[in-house]
Amino acid sequence: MSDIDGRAVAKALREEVGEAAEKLRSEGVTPTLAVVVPTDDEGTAWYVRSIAKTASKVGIDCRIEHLKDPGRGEIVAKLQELSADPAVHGIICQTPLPEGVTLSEVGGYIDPYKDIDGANPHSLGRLAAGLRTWAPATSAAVLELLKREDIELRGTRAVVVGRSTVVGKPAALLLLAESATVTVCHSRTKDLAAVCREADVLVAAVGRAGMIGADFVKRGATVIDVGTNPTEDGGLVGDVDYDAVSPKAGRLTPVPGGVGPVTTMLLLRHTTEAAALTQTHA
Ligand SMILES: Nc1nc(=O)c2c([nH]1)NC[C@@H]1CN(c3ccc(C(=O)N[C@@H](CCC(=O)O)C(=O)O)cc3)C=[N+]21
Repeated sequence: MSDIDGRAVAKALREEVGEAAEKLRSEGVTPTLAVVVPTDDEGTAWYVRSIAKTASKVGIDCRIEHLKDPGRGEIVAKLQELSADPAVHGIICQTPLPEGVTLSEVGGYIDPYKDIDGANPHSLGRLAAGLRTWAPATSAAVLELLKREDIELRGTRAVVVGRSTVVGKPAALLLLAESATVTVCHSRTKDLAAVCREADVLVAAVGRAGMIGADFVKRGATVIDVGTNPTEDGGLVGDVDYDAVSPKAGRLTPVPGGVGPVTTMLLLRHTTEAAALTQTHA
């Protein structure tokens, strides 16, 4: 089996995004991303640092908006403020959100023209309807990796494990748009391993360390591991039991170094696309 190198894909994307940002700057537009951070979650903090660092490398301005113990009202107010700010081109609201607040609900306050992480239900609806939109960056990263690795999707069996609004559902819609035959599994799925073994392309997005073992994988299948589960020693592991699955899978994304780095780059690519839209609409 061979690893799919997410860092190499991210590097190729970085060139493209850097050029797009450079072009915008030459036209007098500074592509700007606003990141709303409503909790102190450790995984989120890591992602936010990664976004800020990578953005500065490619010439995108990044505004981090830390909110201290916000309620729903403060989050909504911040998203409205950023949506109305002409200097901001892209907005991401980090999950997890405080108890009782859902992204689907507050996401509705992100201007659809700035919704570069597909959090507004309007964007998800457009995705389902086959209209131009930004899919959540993580789900877009799954498809970007499959495409760049020339993995056939048309007519193949794809199984997505996880039905979250940020990953599982949009990934399923994107795979369907590529004419894969898509099954979405979740915590109530009966005989999960047997369903997964049908997959030519298996996407694991459950958020449980190592739960996808060798018995979930058809020999030669492509396995995309979306999980980023923190370990006790400060590391990161995926949803796939890498050592068990690696000898059986045809292609496999590692964690770290798989979906994650591509996610960050796509969020930034979406930001340059949003900034370019303000040019054509000017
Ligand atoms: N609205 C929203 N959208 C998100 O997409 C979102 C979010 N909220 N909240 C937090 C999670 C987490 N997340 C990661 C993205 C990249 C890496 C990543 O690049 N990780 C590196 C490794 C990091 C390490 O080595 O510690 C890698 O996989 O190679 C990790 C985690 C996006 N998230």
